[in-house]
Amino acid sequence: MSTVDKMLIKGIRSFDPENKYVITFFKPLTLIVGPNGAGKTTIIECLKVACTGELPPNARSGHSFIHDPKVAGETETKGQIKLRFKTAARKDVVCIRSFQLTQKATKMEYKAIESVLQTINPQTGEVDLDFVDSAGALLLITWFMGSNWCCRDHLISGLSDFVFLVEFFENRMPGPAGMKYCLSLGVDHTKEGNRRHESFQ
Ligand SMILES: Nc1ncnc2c1ncn2[C@@H]1O[C@H](COP(=O)(O)OP(=O)(O)OP(=O)(O)O)[C@@H](O)[C@H]1O
Repeated sequence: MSTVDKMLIKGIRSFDPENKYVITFFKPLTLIVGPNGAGKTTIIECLKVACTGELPPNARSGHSFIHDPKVAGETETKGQIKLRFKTAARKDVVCIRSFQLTQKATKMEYKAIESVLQTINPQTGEVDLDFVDSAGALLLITWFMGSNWCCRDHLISGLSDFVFLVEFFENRMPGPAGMKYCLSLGVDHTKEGNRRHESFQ
């Protein structure tokens, strides 16, 4: 099976274009938790965009997917998603998708400016695209204030995933060890607020 290793996001939705936010996925499962507005849905959207090239349905043709230049105090924002994954044949591949949103005189202009796949070892030139199910055991969890767990968005659909998730928590959760499955998000994606500045490669 293919696996997702890391994803870099910058300049997408609330993720600051000046900073690189790198998410490292855990095995066998990554849970993404955080308060409303922290960016959980954006992470899932970025996974989907990186994998398929399709923008989310609410992206207003890309205009609302890229970080709003007005929020950044600029006339142009560049957004980028880089996804590093291992193919079923255990080849490391990086998918890079870059975008641009520019404030013109009367309207915003959205452009997808780059969409490439790179192998980590360019000598082989081999790219395995057996990638569709690479989300594997990634589930998005929204932890609502009342501390109810709610499986609201996730890439691998179906009730069985949710049942699995409940079992997972019942049997294995808490204790500090449980945290290795858990990626916790804050709401502040600025340089100061971003505690996950890791190198991507
Ligand atoms: N184009 C944009 N530019 C800047 N910020 C944006 C843009 N689009 C959305 N946002 C901000 O991104 C945040 C939403 O992020 P997201 O939906 O990923 O969070 P979430 O953790 O899934 O929240 P919830 O639990 O409420 O679903 C909101 O604060 C919203 O204002």
